[in-house]
Amino acid sequence: MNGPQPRKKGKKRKAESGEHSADAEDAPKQSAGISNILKRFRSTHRDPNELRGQDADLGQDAAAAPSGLELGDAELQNEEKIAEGADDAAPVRNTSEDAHETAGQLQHSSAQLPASQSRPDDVAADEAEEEDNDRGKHKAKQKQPKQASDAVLPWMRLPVSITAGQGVQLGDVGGLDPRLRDKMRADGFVELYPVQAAAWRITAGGHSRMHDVCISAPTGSGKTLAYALPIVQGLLGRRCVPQLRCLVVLPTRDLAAQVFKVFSGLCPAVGLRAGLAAAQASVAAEAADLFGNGQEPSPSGVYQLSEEVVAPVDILVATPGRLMAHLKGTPGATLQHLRYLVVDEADRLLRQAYQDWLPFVVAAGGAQQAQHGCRSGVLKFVASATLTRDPAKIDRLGLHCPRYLALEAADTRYALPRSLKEYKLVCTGADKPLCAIALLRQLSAEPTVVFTASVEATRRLYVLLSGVPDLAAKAVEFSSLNSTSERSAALTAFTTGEAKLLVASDAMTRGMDLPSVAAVVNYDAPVYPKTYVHRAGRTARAGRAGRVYTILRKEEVRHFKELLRKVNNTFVMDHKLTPQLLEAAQPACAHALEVLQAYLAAEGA
Ligand SMILES: Nc1ncnc2c1ncn2[C@@H]1O[C@H](COP(=O)(O)OP(=O)(O)OP(=O)(O)O)[C@@H](O)[C@H]1O
Repeated sequence: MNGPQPRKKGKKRKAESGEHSADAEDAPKQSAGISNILKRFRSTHRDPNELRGQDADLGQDAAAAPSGLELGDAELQNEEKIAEGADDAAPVRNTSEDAHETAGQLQHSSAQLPASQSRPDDVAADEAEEEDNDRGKHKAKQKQPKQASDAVLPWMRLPVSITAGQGVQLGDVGGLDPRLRDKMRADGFVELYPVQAAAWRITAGGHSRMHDVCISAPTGSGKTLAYALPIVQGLLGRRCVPQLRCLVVLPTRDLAAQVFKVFSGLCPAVGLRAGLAAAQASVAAEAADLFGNGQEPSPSGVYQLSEEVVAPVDILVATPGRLMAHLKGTPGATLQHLRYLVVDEADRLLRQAYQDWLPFVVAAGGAQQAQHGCRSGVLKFVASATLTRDPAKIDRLGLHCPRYLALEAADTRYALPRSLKEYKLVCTGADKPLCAIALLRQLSAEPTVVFTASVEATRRLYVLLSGVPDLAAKAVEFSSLNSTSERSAALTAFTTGEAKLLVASDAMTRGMDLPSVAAVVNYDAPVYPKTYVHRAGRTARAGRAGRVYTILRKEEVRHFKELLRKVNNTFVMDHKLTPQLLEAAQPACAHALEVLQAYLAAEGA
């Protein structure tokens, strides 16, 4: 077996009293070694109840922030590094985490890494913030029920409803350039999805600047093309001089690359050029490619193009860090000609740490508005499947007469795709690896994404699966522990069908479009509703069928039900594994745990 290579640890893991002692009581009569590995394996999984306790603490006294917050910050730095390509392979090590790292000393298996010490890979801090807001609002609601709804901006209470079945055949899309229509048909598109038709209508095919557009539509509903198509159409016919006229901002490099692909599919058909600033290349190389080496057009508006010099791109897709690097340091990188701004995964981008880019970009839009009188100079698109409705956050976007596109009534937050089927699977903590193996064996013929709560848990589940003979060759790993090239190779293997199981941290949770995913498994239950929505949304995309399975330890069931209740989700059914299936998985599980034991021992050596 080409098993995963362990990471070397600098410090021994520190023994701590076991929050998972209940699991130990549940444990079947296996050998002491296997029982210990199970404890160790579970030790990286976060306990929702514990996190909830921390959130409450945070809400009361931010100054006395517990380690969960520090870790969120550390992870944020890591995420930003990944987004900007500063450090591909090495994850940020958090000192408090280091202090609690055990070094695979299984004889200290009673040592438990506190659940909150494992590092989430994407959204935890973001979701926690939103949850805190919700909780704050909930408290306010209890005190002053009538004022709570005032927290929602008036235009968000009156959404333009996107209902299923309101797609428009490409031939019936008024004002669509025939070259774009042909290109879309050649790519297999036959109609605009409802959200795309609505965005097209509101912006008059990208030509009207009367209303900025906020899109809160389910995962996989086609939000990317909902803004890409009007923008490309709107840029046609106005292009006398190549200039940066559209900026699309996304939170991570993988997502930026994905959206860039959509634009670069459309642009050549109509003679436009899209560029990517997401640390796929060095800043200097990007600068030369994207901004024409800082060359200014002649007074007649003509660039002297040579082999060495290229004109600026029309559309730039960027991550915030790389965007700011160019705006501050690249000659010719300017937003003064900006006509379109897209903030995709907006709730993620609006989070605190990203905000230095936003005032800068919004100010550019403000300058344009002054130029164009009362009309907006820059048409803004804001998109997310879980768009925040926090007025303070939305306010930062400086929207002009916005229209809110949402699936249903305004108070339905976080809608899931209609084609999604949801299941939960309850087991004891001790049985979780066994249940996961049995379930993944059931699903392994179909492309399945398996989510865990942290980068460490992702690695360990991946190692565990590498010890299951019939699953080993089918599994690949995707988290910030992997380099960009490793992540990219994992995605390729998964999309080509070479791999069937993508074991992922929450780095994969948002926006990633892998159309073939038949099922999502939450090996670790999500702590926040948004995380559940985005994870589940990796399947059932574009109207296809999909299933999400959430494995729950008994003590997690209550929190999971609470999570579902918050989003009015009453659709989760029970999934039962037959005793035969579980029995058949036992030898494989025992072997897999030994493989994990060897890995952990080597890791700590
Ligand atoms: N009009 C269309 N016809 C057919 N397929 C489409 C159409 N529009 C989009 N798709 C496909 O639907 C899938 C989902 O689209 P997209 O990634 O834009 O979803 P999304 O709403 O942004 O999802 P998420 O919230 O997860 O980011 C993509 O594979 C895309 O190619």
